[in-house]
Amino acid sequence: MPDSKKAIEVSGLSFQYPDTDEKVLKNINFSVDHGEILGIIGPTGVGKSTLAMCINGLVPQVISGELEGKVYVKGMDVHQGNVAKMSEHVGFVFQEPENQLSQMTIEEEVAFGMGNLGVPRKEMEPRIKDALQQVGLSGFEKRSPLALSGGQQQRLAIAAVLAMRPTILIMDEPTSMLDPKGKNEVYSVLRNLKDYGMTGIIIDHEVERIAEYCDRVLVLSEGEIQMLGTSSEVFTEIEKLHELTLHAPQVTEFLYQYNREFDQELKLSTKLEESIKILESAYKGV
Ligand SMILES: Nc1ncnc2c1ncn2[C@@H]1O[C@H](COP(=O)(O)OP(=O)(O)OP(=O)(O)O)[C@@H](O)[C@H]1O
Repeated sequence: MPDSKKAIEVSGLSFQYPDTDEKVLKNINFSVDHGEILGIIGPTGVGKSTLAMCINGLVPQVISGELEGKVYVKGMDVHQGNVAKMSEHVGFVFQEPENQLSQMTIEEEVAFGMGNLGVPRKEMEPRIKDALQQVGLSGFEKRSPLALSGGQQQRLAIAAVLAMRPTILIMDEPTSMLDPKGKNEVYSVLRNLKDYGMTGIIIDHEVERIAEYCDRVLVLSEGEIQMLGTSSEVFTEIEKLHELTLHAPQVTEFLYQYNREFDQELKLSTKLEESIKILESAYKGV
């Protein structure tokens, strides 16, 4: 039985694409609490996007394959419902902003997904206003989406999803095509959404930002969960991350290298004075 207190519950999930030799996901088990932001990291091609698509039902309903196990969103069995129905609950933002935009004006863009859900015209207006406000694009209604910067386009893609009023937002590498300013813009929207109580899953290679913005981090490799814990639990397991060809945020990596070098020297030194000198030089470096 699903736990209705959880926003997302994944249980015994395995998946294999047709015409492939191996399962891309192997017995995945985890849950996400309401209002929690989970970061998913892992090397390239290990199944992160496939896992995200299992959570909104795109896999296996649109992208077919052999699926075992269960995914529940707010207690509903995702694979029993249809994808259109799930999009009322789970919003999905993809990597490339311009591929998600198709309308002439920004307000039409935000209205588009709502139109597909059958939201009445009258109800659309306040929703457009709210959604653009949440992503900091109020006043841009009549402009063309193509006139926006990459970061603004991705914020618009998020607004279009928010207008459908999902309670869960999944973002698959939403910042990989953006410059540092655009990345900051998208992550600050994520922080706002968290304040509104939105549940989120964000897949990204940006470990600095994952560490800062996510409550917990799931590390996926070879289709299996390798680590799952708070940012500080996961990112202090530096040797394990390195084994998986991943790394921790720069500052953690730096301190790890320092500790390793100076621990060794401290062990060799027997005198207090010598130890103090070693520590002093370490701190100067930092
Ligand atoms: N439609 C498909 N048919 C067959 N194999 C697929 C299909 N889509 C993805 N794959 C394969 O499944 C594996 C996992 O892909 P997936 O996109 O889920 O990984 P990922 O971790 O998100 O990768 P990335 O970090 O590059 O986005 C890859 O080997 C990929 O080539």
